[in-house]
Amino acid sequence: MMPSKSPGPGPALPWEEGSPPAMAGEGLVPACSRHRRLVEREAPLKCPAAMEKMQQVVGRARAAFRSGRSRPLEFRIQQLKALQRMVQEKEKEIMRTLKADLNKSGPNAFTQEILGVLGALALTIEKLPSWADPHHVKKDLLTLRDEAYISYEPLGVVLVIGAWNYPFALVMQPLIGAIAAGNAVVVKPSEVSENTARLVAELLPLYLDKDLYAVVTGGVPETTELLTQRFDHIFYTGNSNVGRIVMAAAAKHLTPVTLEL
Ligand SMILES: NC(=O)C1=CN([C@@H]2O[C@H](COP(=O)(O)OP(=O)(O)OC[C@H]3O[C@@H](n4cnc5c(N)ncnc54)[C@H](O)[C@@H]3O)[C@@H](O)[C@H]2O)C=CC1
Ligand SMILES: CCCCCCC(=O)O
Repeated sequence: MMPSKSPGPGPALPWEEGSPPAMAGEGLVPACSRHRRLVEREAPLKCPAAMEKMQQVVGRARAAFRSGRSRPLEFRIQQLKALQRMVQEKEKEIMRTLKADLNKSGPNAFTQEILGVLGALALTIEKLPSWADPHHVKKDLLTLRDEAYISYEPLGVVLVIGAWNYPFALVMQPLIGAIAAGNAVVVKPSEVSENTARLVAELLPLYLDKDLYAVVTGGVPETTELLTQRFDHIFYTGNSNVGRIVMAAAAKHLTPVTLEL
């Protein structure tokens, strides 16, 4: 059983951290304005420079993917280990933002958002070499004189759109899979859990290749703009009405989707 209190002096357990101060940074919405925040979600994107910046982020991710550097197995494992270090080193900050956004704390929050992600990272780092190995298949008349195998290839640039209720895990889990498969990734955390979204945007560039793995923060206007771009896969978690919007936008580019509704 997980202890509910530290057994004496020493560093506090992650879920024992007190209520955090608001995080510094531009654009932070005051904690009391949840209603205003939800109303503002529908506001149109007013700043063309912001739209252009988003196009640039996706363009940079695509150029980085085309450079080929996300493909080698060693690089993928190195990036996954960097992500593992990030979660281990920044565990307390992550727990603080979960508390600030959702009043989530204690062993449940720690298990779902931190241990679950660390478990996925450890499993992926251990198994990736065998998962990525070409998979030999039976020959038939057409391939009799060939070497017949299935080789796994990355798709390209993957968009990950997260939901507010597990704001860290729901962007990290698909990100782990996309990196493991050799893709570039654009992560769009939920704006409703704004402190966690900001933390993800601050931390990922400190640990991962900045161009290959980008973070875009924002709400409906920003996500609407992002969805006009062409991606090679979209992984969305959230409600089914928005799931339909995501699928319709993806269909314009024949982009496959994974919808966790
Ligand atoms: N199957 C699963 O593993 C999970 C499913 N869920 C589902 O997700 C629900 C929570 O999702 P929401 O309340 O939707 O989360 P949410 O309000 O955080 O929205 C999800 C994402 O969609 C974006 N979005 C919202 N409106 C949009 C629009 N009009 N166009 C484009 N993007 C838009 C948001 O910016 C956000 O990143 C849960 O109640 C559950 O049904 C949540 C977690 C896990
Ligand atoms: C990371 C844990 C995800 C639990 C998903 C629960 C849900 O469907 O809302």
